[in-house]
Amino acid sequence: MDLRTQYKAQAQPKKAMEGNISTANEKHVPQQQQQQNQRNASPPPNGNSQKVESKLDHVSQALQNLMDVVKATSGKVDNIQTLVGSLEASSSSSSRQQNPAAVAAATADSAQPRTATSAAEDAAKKYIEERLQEKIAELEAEVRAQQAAAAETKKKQETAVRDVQAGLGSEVDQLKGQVEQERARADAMAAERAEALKRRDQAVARLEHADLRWETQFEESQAARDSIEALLKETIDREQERRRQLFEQVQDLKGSIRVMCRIRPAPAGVEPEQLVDFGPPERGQFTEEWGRLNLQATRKGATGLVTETKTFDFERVFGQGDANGAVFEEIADLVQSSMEGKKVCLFAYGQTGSGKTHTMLGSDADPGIVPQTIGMMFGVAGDAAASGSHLYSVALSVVEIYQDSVHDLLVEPVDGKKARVRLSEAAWAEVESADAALELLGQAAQHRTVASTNANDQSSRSHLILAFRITKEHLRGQRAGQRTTGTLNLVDLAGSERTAAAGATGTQMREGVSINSDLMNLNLVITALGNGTRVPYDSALTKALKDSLSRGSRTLMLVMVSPFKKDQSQTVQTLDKGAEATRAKLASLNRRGSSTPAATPARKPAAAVSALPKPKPIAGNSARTSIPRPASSSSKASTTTRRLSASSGSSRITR
Ligand SMILES: Nc1ncnc2c1ncn2[C@@H]1O[C@H](COP(=O)(O)OP(=O)(O)OP(=O)(O)O)[C@@H](O)[C@H]1O
Repeated sequence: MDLRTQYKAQAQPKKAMEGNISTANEKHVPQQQQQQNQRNASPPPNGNSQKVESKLDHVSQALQNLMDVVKATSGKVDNIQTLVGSLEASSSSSSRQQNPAAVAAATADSAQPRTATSAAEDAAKKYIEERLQEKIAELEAEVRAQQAAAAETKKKQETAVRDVQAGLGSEVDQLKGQVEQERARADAMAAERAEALKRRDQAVARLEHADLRWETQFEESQAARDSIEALLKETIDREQERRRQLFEQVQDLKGSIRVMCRIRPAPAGVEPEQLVDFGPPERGQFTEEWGRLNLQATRKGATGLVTETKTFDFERVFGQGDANGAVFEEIADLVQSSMEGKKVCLFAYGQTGSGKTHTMLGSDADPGIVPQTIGMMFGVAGDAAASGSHLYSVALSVVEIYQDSVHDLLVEPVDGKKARVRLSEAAWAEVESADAALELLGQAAQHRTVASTNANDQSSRSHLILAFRITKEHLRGQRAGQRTTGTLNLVDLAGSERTAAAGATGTQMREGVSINSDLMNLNLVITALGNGTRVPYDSALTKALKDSLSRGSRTLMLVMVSPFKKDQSQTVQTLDKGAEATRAKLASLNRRGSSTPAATPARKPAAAVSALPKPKPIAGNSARTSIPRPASSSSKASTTTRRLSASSGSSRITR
């Protein structure tokens, strides 16, 4: 039972008593009761302190009620006393006015003698006094009863109050205890909250500090990264320079003249007896990398036909199964050298129909050296531009040497006549992409002089010289702003031929004589370069190649070999020219102090050198991969009349 209920239970008899005792409070008490009920009806207050307050209200209300009862009781007593007073007053007046017996007695008495009157009066008086005494006794008894009842009620109420107070006291103590506990808990919580806030503030301060530190560290690490990057770039540049030097040393060791051989594959369906037996590939005599070519040569001797085995050693022999890609892999170093500022000349030499044009220009299925060179150049240039190390620019010139005349194939023929120029006047076209270069070369190659001969349907009757001028500008490091310019001449020579065997007459005969003479002069130049003697640049061809065919330049002679037995004597002559060039190479190496080519590094170069940019296949980034051949005229020069646009693709032609 809670305090409120307990109190109510104790208050019930009191209310009943109050009802009995006081009529004056009848209205007042229910009104208070109503208020009390309203308070009781209101929702219980929250929390222990409210509960205590409510109980204290109850107590004070009970006390108030008690006081009201006491007041009412004393009011009643006053009323009674007032009533007694009034009764006494009325009794004295009525004794005089209202008692007829007394009046009669008095009247009679007035007529009677004085003794009789006074006796009657005394009797009346006594009667009244007795009645009065009775009434007073009655009233006093009533007052005493009421006082006793009030005292009893008061006693009961005091007892009830004491009980309630005693009950409330323990409850209040309990509640006080709870309040204390709550307060302590609230204090603890407040302390905790304050501590938490303090910690939060500290954490925020630490975070702000950390943020600041992080920002500083970030900036520092950015700066460190930048300097590391710069250092790295510098190291890369230095390393690249070191590799370039190593690479150049390796190229120098390989010699300024290099000679390789390629055997053209026999077409399908040709009888084996029509073909030369070159035997299985063999190692050459100089290093294990060298290749040896054996040829069973038959010649007329004094006593009849003599068969002998002729052996030729080359830096590399490409067999009939090797595609143009294998050839290009071997010569990519030279292309790289030209991009590093060297002067390089690479020519395909061989009899007509031996595969020179196929090797240089190739086909869509088997792109030749020229399109692969272009692909590599622009690949390397693109990488260098992307890394910000170098900027390359490439210019292109295309001329043909036909019977000692120079024709500029970048210039459109007028009325079927090609532009005959002095070599120094040949146009140069700036090209900005592999596609633009291939497009330009494709157009120029259409103007080349070709003809159908007994040996070749599309025999080149002129020497085609594709000249690349590559300028490399250093963009950073100590050499920033410095430029180097290299040249690369890719030459598709006209085929050497025995004019009689080629069935030549007239123009073809003259062409053949001129071609053979040019090739002979070329051989002399190479021999002289190897031997260190005066170099006879006596033909238009060697004059045109002079820049890249001189001491300090690098020359690669690709000796092309026909697989046919019918070409055997020409093949032997070609191979002899190749052997001559090899001897010149050896002579030049000996003059430079290298004992033998054995001192040259193996074909698989050192790691530093092999890390140089590799040739990139052009098929992926180029719309075209080969350079179309010109349509051959029946005999004389092609009479193509297509005019070259001055700005074909992204190329610009200048003189
Ligand atoms: N490696 C090869 N693979 C496949 N076919 C080849 C190869 N070499 C040459 N040929 C083919 O042999 C023929 C003659 O080749 P090409 O025209 O290249 O000879 P050439 O030496 O340039 O002759 P010329 O000196 O008369 O111009 C062509 O039909 C060519 O496609």
